[in-house]
Amino acid sequence: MSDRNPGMELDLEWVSRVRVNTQAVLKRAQQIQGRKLVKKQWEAAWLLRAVTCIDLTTLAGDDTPSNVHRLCLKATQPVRYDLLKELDMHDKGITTAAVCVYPSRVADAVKFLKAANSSLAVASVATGFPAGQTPLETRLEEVRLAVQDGAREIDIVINRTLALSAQWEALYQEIRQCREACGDAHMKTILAVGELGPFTTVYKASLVAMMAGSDFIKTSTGKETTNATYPVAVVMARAIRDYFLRTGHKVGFKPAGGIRTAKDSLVWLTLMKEELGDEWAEPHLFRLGASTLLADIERQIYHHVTGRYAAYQELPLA
Ligand SMILES: O=C[C@H](O)COP(=O)(O)O
Repeated sequence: MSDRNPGMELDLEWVSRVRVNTQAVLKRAQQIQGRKLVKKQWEAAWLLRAVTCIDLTTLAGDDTPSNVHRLCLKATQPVRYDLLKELDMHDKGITTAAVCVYPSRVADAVKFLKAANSSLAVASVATGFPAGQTPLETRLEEVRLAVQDGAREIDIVINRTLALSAQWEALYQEIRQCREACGDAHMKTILAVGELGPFTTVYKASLVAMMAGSDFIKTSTGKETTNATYPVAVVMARAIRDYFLRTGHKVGFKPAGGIRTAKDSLVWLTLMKEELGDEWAEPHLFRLGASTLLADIERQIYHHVTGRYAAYQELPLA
């Protein structure tokens, strides 16, 4: 990841000045979706780029050490070796960006990756994910324990109650404390945009999260009714750009929830390149939070290489 965003003092004047033109945002998002994505000959390369940006995720009540083991194996070898060899990419060390699990599964993931001799990062959701409706002290302790178990990235959820009632100072202080609890672990702050209402609130929450020192801002938990959408991404990307112009600090972006197809991943990369530039289409500043996306990307790569679609048993770990 890049140099960390140290944050800044809360600037309430900046927050209160925020206005978002909804029609302009919707139009921009539509424009990006309507773009011709990448030329056929570059498609496989872009799909592999998308793979390297994935936080390969399992966040289910029935997660066990064995499915976390399987997730780790897939993350370290996300695309079948023979397919990578055909693309002359077999020796490029392609892995996903991280694996993402619940706090209780961090130790399992760390153990499996270590056994596989992999330096892949383990990310953990924390702070009462997904609702965040537990006391602050409990949320902070959860962060500390996940870090203690070896998580190098922590995906916190914000306290939506504070954002919805415009208690920006209190929200800032909570996120600041989370950042302290993270220590050296990088912090991605989940806004849960599907529960925040208007774009203006999303923009303000993005700003406050960045001022409080988030390394990434992330759209959703994947558990809300509405998760990562392109319009909301335009709003968050503009906030990232404005924060960068004002402070010189680059904050990453992570859309998550409902991202399932290879084509989706290409639209997301296009959006990042167009809104923030090439650097924001690299794993140190861009992640795709997804549990099933990789399966479709691998199928499309298989198609690119062989000219036909794989049967499910041909990509067994997908
Ligand atoms: O952060 C990641 C999301 O929880 C994954 O959501 P998904 O299962 O819809 O891909």
